[in-house]
Amino acid sequence: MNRLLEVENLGVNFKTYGGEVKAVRNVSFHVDKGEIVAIVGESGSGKSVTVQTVMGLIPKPPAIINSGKVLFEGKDLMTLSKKQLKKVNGSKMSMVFQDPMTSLNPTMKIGHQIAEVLIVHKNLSKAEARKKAIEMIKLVGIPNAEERYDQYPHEFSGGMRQRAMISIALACSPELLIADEPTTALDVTIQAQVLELMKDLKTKINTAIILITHDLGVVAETAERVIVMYAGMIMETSSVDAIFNNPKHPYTWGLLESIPDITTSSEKQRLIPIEGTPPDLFSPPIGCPFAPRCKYAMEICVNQMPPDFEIDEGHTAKCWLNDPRSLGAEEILELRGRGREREASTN
Ligand SMILES: Nc1ncnc2c1ncn2[C@@H]1O[C@H](COP(=O)(O)OP(=O)(O)OP(=O)(O)O)[C@@H](O)[C@H]1O
Repeated sequence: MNRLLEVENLGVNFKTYGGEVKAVRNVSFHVDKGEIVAIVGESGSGKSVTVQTVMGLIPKPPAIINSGKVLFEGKDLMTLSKKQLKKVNGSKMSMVFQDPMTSLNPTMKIGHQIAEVLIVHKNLSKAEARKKAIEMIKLVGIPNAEERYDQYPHEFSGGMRQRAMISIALACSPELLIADEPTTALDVTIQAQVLELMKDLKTKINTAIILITHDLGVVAETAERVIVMYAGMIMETSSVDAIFNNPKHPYTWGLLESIPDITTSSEKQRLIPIEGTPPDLFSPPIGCPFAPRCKYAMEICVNQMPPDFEIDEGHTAKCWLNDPRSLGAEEILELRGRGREREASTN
């Protein structure tokens, strides 16, 4: 059996003074052993809340998990005690955050922070943990590993700190690494190196990775499958290839149009942001949450939540355009294509 993680019908709300924020609604997805799955979506779409719930890191309260199961190697993590969950976190699952400065301990040597994980989770002696920690520092491509072992986080550059975080997260060879915007704070060249490193580690130690990003460019470079989230729901999911070559949701089209095209000259390069703002999650619309921003919205989109239409094996899109009774995403896609060609010829 290849299945590592299975999230079923997850629903998470936040209790606030203004009411309950419906942050994650009916979210179901899976991750197989050794695969890289990206979760993409604009800010506030529920990416972080979803993975923090998977890791058992969501603070309750204010969060309320009102539905769902999180099965890891077939075991429901929601039924584990805090102690049991702590054992899984760090040894079988671990997380890399956007800003390593907030998760690294500034007063502790980098090497000790890696060794500590190994002592706690793998019962290694101090000497064994030091040896393994140095190996990990080398594995993530930090030069002069022995010297670096004894340095503090502030002596590392941003990219090196992110590598150090990855080495802590990977110290116990977890089955699953969750990386929440791991490259956002880094400059473009370092970003590319860190992504390359993650891909490389995946092949070397067969760790599955959930990569959270709002950048489809990063997805194209790194992931095998994609989950597109909006307003706490999954709008489309498919292989990376299908998301770029056969996307079936107008929200995905919008995300694709907002990727800078580095192949065109800077004059022509245009970012087309998705117009409008996401819905109020205190009382989300009864229909498709993207309908108010969607150029192709029909009456049914406003009145009725679309089901997940199966486009192909492993490819679903929550959009009424894929209903056989509608004009159809295919035709609309073609019209969009023609519109773009016309635009290009008049430029
Ligand atoms: N502690 C909290 N209290 C109230 N609402 C919260 C809390 N944490 C998250 N939310 C809300 O849950 C929704 C989903 O947030 P989440 O952080 O998962 O989005 P995201 O897609 O990860 O965005 P970003 O890319 O900005 O991190 C948002 O509307 C957010 O305001």
